[in-house]
Amino acid sequence: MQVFKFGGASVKDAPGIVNLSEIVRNSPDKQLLIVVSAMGKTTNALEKLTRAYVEQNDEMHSLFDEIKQYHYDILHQLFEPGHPIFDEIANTFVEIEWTIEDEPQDEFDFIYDQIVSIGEMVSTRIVNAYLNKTGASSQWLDVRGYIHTDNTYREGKVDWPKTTKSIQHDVPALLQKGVVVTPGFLGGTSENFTTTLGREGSDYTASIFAACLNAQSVTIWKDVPGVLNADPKLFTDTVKYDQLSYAEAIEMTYYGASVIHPKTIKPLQNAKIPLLVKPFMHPDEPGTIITETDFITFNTPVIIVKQNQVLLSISTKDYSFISEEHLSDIFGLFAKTHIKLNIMQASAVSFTVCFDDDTERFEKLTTALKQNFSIKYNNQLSLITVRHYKTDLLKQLTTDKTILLEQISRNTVQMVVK
Ligand SMILES: Nc1ncnc2c1ncn2[C@@H]1O[C@H](COP(=O)(O)OP(=O)(O)O)[C@@H](O)[C@H]1O
Ligand SMILES: N[C@@H](CC(=O)OP(=O)(O)O)C(=O)O
Repeated sequence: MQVFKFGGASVKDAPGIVNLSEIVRNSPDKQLLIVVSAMGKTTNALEKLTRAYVEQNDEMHSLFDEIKQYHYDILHQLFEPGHPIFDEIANTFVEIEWTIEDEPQDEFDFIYDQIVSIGEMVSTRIVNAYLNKTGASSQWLDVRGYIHTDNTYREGKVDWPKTTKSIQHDVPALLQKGVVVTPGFLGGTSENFTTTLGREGSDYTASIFAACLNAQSVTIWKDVPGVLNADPKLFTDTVKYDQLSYAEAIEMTYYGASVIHPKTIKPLQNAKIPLLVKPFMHPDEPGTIITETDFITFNTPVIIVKQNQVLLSISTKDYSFISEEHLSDIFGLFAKTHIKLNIMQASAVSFTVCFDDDTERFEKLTTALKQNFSIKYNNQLSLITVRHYKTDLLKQLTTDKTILLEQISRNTVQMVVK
């Protein structure tokens, strides 16, 4: 069996869903588990709705109407009026209606997961119904009963033994009957609440199913020809890698190459399952294959740009040395607020870190830090990472920019720039 993952870009409109169904129909392997993300930019829209609801901003009703309208427009292009999918989708959206009717009582992260998860719940039901309409025998699987997580909302930690047992118990038999469509990005707690696995986590969902089912391969279908040396939205003249090692892919995604979620590779590497990154508009092209392979020479440096970064410097209030005890307290606060450090640097009297900006998490962190430390920060920065770098390229990348922090190792350069 194989696992296919279709991200938001591949299902952003009705032709995208028709294209997905053709890729599925043309697949020589009929035992397919299909992981699908929310359509287009729905997750961003649902995040906005969550914030508006938590702030009790009147905008929330118009934001919700826009999300519904976008999905109903797609439904009308794919199905005749009266098809049962219309009621199914209406019933799924009702869950948000019920939530936003009442004033918010719970923690932000919990509310976020209950609302944002609806994106994948509707997209997968639509894809499943369309596959059935076009003659594929497709079944919808509620991933929340199979990927078991703890209750770290917005960053659910997978309980692997329980998840493996559930998936192995039911999914092979379902695959005997046809394709299985399931939401990416979501998990469920032991109390049956919905969790999410972290933004862009559907790739990870595909990798979890593949590892548990010992799949032949995982294919993630993208709007790019494969893994490139840089994001084509930011750079021209990008070069595609035909082949990458798991190790290089782990490094690239760790530093922020957003084409693959960083947690995706490890389970596949452990189970020796190849990961293919292929263009959904040209399914016959080979894309990039990621496997266990010997060292590949990199003639083209890998450039990774992470935008919307914060650079935060932490000092003791009396400007005494930053001791190990201080660092232990500081790291504890980062762990508690679920902020991942992209780069860190210590001096005698300060500790400087760079991380992704996230309003709620940043506020929690700085409120806690200010009790014992002084802080200074800059935001709206970029973190540029270059692997297998060449000096002239670094100059080119930083022309007209101010470098606020730089770290250089044998293979990798990282620069925080304004
Ligand atoms: N090294 C890279 N190679 C290819 N694409 C990249 C790379 N780095 C960033 N990207 C971006 O990743 C995008 C595809 O990922 P993403 O937007 O998450 O797709 P989806 O949501 O459909 O899964 C591309 O459109 C491209 O802009
Ligand atoms: N919809 C979620 C999960 C995901 O993985 O999406 P995509 O495959 O479109 O990156 C998000 O946008 O974060």
